[in-house]
Amino acid sequence: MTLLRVDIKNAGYDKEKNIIQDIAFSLQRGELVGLIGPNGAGKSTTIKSILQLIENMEGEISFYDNRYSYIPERPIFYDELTLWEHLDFIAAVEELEDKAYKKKAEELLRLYKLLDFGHELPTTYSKGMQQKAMLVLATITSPEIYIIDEPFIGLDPNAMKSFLTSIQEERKRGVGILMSTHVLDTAEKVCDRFLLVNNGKLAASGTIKEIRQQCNLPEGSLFDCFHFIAEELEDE
Ligand SMILES: Nc1ncnc2c1ncn2[C@@H]1O[C@H](COP(=O)(O)OP(=O)(O)OP(=O)(O)O)[C@@H](O)[C@H]1O
Repeated sequence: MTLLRVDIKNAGYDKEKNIIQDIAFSLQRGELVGLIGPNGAGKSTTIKSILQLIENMEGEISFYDNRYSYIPERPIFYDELTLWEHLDFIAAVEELEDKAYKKKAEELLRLYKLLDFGHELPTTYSKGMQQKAMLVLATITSPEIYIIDEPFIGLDPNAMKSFLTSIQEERKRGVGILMSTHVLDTAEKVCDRFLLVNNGKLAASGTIKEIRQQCNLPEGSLFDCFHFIAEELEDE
């Protein structure tokens, strides 16, 4: 079952200048799709277009379930709320059942080793702790779709493992995840499909096998394919 369908004709920050063109794909139930590409390729712009945060966008975005969580590249918190107060706030807005939500919140805080810091202000956390706190806040509502902009940078190996465990659990629930990342070896291991963006366009897409075929690199890793695509376009 399709959870999200994206058909972006073009989008940009300025009416006169398109940053991305012709990016079309869908996200199925239980699927983890990796959005890959060099710095400035247009990954965040694609995500912002999906979230309708870009004014100059031509195309169509269809969410088949409106319960989605967006995890931005840079964590954002309310200055004066502790992590538990953030959680309480979300629970109130989403009308989550009190006992079940508190149990789930405790499990997540334990998973991400934040239980001892729950009554502190996330704005005073380290970068990795802030990222983990964002993951807790995104997961607490049990969304059907996650849109995650670069989750790995800043996470220590334990936190990385916790994150991967958590998303595997969520996938069993049928959740669909679109995740942009530069950590290609991990992406290659965990993602079902990939979207390789370069120069604002979809340069290749599909399973690693399909991407290898498109790049004519039958034994290539995702890293090799990424370089092939980035260099090929540079030579044009
Ligand atoms: N708010 C903005 N206003 C104007 N141009 C922007 C804005 N944000 C991004 N851009 C431009 O859009 C292009 C694509 O940027 P984008 O942030 O989508 O890349 P990215 O693939 O996410 O890169 P990175 O891997 O570095 O995060 C870049 O040329 C960038 O300068």
